[in-house]
Amino acid sequence: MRERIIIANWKMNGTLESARAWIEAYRTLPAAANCRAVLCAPFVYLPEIVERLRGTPLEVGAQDVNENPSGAYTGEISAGMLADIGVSWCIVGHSERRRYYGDTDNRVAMKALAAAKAGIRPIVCVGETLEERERGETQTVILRQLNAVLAVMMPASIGAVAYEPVWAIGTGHVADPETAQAVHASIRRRIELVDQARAMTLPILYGGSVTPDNAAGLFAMPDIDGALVGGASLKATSFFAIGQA
Ligand SMILES: O=C[C@H](O)COP(=O)(O)O
Repeated sequence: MRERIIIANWKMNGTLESARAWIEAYRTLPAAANCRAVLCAPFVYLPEIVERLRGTPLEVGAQDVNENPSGAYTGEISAGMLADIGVSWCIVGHSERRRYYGDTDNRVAMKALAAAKAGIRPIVCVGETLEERERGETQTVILRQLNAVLAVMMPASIGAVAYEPVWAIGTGHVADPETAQAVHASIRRRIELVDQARAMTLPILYGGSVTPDNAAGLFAMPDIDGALVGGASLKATSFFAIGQA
């Protein structure tokens, strides 16, 4: 049976105080059964969060990473630095990074590779815009984004793939389960061409307006193995409820 994972992505939200309160609230909840949980917080809060979550089942991730090992890249954070403080997951290629910060398919691939080399599991995000979907380009876009990563690393080194249709992110317009399932199945088929065994175990997560109310319908699909959750992860209780689903 494939691993189930839910990942909280706080994006650029919260304060030190709200981060501490979230962790305290989450720790009072029972451990989620059969579901791995990861918290991707802003860089500056990561060291404290790692310390506070030590010994708990909640794992810690970053929201981005630089593709270079070190050097004159002012303001950037390397995968080695993340590994140093005990971060074990890292989102790469989130559509907000692609859109606002110019992350190309190739740079996303190099970021995923840098993370994997440092022992961090990359969560590779792929997803089409509304215009691309309307032009019937969903498959082309997803495969182009995925192929860039597969050109530099083996699927065994990818921690998870997250399908996040850009039109569903933060809009309240969640993809219907069948629509998401079709894309997830095509992602798995692409992985199969490279590594059949890994295709069976690779978690493929859905992201985009996931809430406690719509999560169960998505998770009932055979190729949807969990969720990358933005807005609904800002409350510990609603993130937990998604895990229960
Ligand atoms: O990383 C999370 C996704 O961008 C989804 O965000 P959302 O749940 O607020 O739509």
